[in-house]
Amino acid sequence: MSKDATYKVTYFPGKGGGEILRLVLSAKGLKFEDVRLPREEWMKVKAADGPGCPPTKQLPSLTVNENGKETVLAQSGACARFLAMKFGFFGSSPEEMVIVDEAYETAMDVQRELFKIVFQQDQGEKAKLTEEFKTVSLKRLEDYVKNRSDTYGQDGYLVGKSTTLADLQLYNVIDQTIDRLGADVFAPYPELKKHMEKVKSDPKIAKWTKEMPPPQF
Ligand SMILES: N[C@@H](CCC(=O)N[C@@H](CS)C(=O)NCC(=O)O)C(=O)O
Repeated sequence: MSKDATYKVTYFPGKGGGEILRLVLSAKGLKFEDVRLPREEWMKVKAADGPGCPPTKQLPSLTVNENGKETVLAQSGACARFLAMKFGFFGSSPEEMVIVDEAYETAMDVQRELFKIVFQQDQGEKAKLTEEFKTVSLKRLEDYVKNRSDTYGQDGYLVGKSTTLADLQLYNVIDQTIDRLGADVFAPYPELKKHMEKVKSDPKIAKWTKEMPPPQF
């Protein structure tokens, strides 16, 4: 990695799918360009399909400038893994890496379920999905975190003895759940609460949570 690589995260003015990239860069302590496009501006970028437009024509995107070359990457998972590999947040053996990746996907499943609730217009269906989410999805996540941190983690980390993408993505989904459903939903889940506190206690993450622009949705 060249010393002068620079990074730009482009997303909408909320956490959503862009936040994991902001978290990984913040956990490394890197300054990055944090572009938050209002939807109308994004529609213009997409219609123009110019050099800065991601190849999938969806956000988030990660723009990397390294050795004089600019690359625009898409797909939040691919971008998050790329940054995690570069910065040493992806485990130190294939056996650790697969658990980091497993945790990432497990957290993503919960995030998708959360956003099904958020976008559900039918109030009856929304209440039903919320109940299932609180009793089934979060319970599954609680059991998962206990299993993996007991087996693979040390000192409160999910895998190994330092921060990985697994910790950051679990934190991200818990944090976004609190934003949408409130902190009380975690009352029955001590492992998730403990994990959240562990990640938040990292000074670089604490700095980011303090300095980030307030999400607009
Ligand atoms: N699998 C993609 C999904 C990307 C995606 O669905 N992006 C949505 C916002 S979360 C988007 O760009 N919507 C606006 C559009 O399609 O124009 C990822 O994880 O990055």
